[in-house]
Amino acid sequence: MAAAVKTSGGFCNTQQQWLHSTRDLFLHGSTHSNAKECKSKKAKKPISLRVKATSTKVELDFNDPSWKQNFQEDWDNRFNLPRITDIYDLKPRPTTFSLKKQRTPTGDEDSTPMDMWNGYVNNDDRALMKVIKYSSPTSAGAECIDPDCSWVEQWVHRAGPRKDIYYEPNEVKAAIVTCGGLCPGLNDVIRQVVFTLETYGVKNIVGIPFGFRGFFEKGLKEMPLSRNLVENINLAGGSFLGVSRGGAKTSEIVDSIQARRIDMLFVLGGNGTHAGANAIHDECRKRKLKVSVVAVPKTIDNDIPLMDKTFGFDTAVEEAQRAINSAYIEARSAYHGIGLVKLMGRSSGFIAMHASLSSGQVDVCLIPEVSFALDGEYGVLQHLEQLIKNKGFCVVCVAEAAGQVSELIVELLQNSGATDASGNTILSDIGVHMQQKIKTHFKGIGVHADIKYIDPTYMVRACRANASDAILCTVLGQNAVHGAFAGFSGITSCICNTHYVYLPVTQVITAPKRVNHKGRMWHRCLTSTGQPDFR
Ligand SMILES: Nc1ncnc2c1ncn2[C@@H]1O[C@H](COP(=O)(O)OP(=O)(O)O)[C@@H](O)[C@H]1O
Ligand SMILES: O=P(O)(O)OC[C@H]1O[C@](O)(COP(=O)(O)O)[C@@H](O)[C@@H]1O
Ligand SMILES: [Mg+2]
Repeated sequence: MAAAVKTSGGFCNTQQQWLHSTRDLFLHGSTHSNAKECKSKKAKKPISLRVKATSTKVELDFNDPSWKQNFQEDWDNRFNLPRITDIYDLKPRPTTFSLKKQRTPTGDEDSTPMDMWNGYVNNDDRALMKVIKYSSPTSAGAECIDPDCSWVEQWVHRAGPRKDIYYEPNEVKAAIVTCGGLCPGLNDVIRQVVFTLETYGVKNIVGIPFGFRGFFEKGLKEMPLSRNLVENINLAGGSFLGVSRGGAKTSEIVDSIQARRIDMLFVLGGNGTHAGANAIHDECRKRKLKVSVVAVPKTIDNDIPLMDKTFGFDTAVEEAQRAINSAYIEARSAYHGIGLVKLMGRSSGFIAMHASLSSGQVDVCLIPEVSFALDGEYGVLQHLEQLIKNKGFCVVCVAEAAGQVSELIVELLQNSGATDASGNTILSDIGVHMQQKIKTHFKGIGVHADIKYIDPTYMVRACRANASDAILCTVLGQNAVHGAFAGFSGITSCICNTHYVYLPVTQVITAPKRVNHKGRMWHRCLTSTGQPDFR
């Protein structure tokens, strides 16, 4: 199904600006508008936009007094969590996940257990996705739905244990699979999923080896998992189960799920994996299988929309900072030293931006969301020349996709069009390209420059989760199990606006999240680096 948006209100944004904003609303659940850019009052043609992953069709006419109600109804429909009871008439049973096991502070056996600490989560408990009321579209970072930037509530469902469950724990077979590239924290999530399943009373827990491939590739056997086995896996990076790209044949995967009699599938992965999880959920529904498919969003790229962050991102930024620090030390210690660091991010510059911000040692940060020229009067090379002249050294941090992926920017580097096993575009090496360009430039102007290029790519994602990611993984892993027992399927366990929630997978696979080049964070980064516009 699709969402169509019609705008006919009396707003002054240029059509293009508003079009972009309206698309953002449905791709990312938010809009970005800036009335300063308003140049014309003419362009008010209705805009009809179709976006695949939405579940309802809504037309918004801002002149209609009930537009807000229509918006909210559509929002609620889209964020309603799919459940196995949508296709089955099932009776719940009281949960086996007890909240009464804490001892009293005195250890006194006769006193009341402290179960008043935390009750179960009610299915109608919700958290607000957005909490700022912008008074005008010109407010810094304003995200508006209508021209007046009205307050509209955008609720999502709280995650956590429910009082009633839809599975008999001792009959459940649960499987865990980790897909895509590595990411710090995969083992922490596997471990917590196993612990929590056992707490419910599940005895049959297996790991599917090497991603979706493990479902059908001959010779790959499922691995029985238990608390004892996974107790210490969080002490190392990587995935205890192994990962892989490609090989997603939904019908074969579901055949395998059926043959193995799996009731719950926990899928850890990024945007590709979520698309896969959604396809598996749909196929299970089509076949009327009582299977809960619950995803947990992993990726160092932090490119999954709607959530505060994905697990592994914080750790990746921390590791990336170390590479930047080394580049800084090398550059600072060399005569006319230029430190160049390339950081991952398939289609977005979050790691590069955050590592630049957190290190405080970067003079130039380049990300795919912002166009730049290397050559010319306002180009990066000219700026590096000035930095060498004025301060004697400099540090450049470039995201791997910079100059390559955004439809908004001038193409800097051509890629071959080749794709990896999952269908992701294989990027050209912007780091090596820049290293060559810098060398040639300084040679051309007869100025000595000592370039130290660092590519910490796999070191950034192969490490063990840091403290904040370890906590995030713990909560997301536990909530994934609570979601499955509560009978949800086709959901992802994540954090939105600091609250732990479940989102329908359909809502997070629309498009990769990108750095908002007009947003406050990017401007903070520019303030920190002191770099100009390179155009
Ligand atoms: N659109 C899709 N539909 C179904 N499965 C997909 C889709 N995109 C990717 N996958 C599968 O998901 C897995 C992981 O995808 P990939 O893009 O490599 O990593 P990530 O999930 O980290 O983004 C792969 O096995 C891939 O085949
Ligand atoms: O070399 P690989 O394993 O294909 O991975 C490269 C890609 O993996 C990432 O680290 C993470 O991507 P995913 O989250 O899609 O796995 C990207 O930053 C990078 O482009
Ligand atoms: Mg991905």
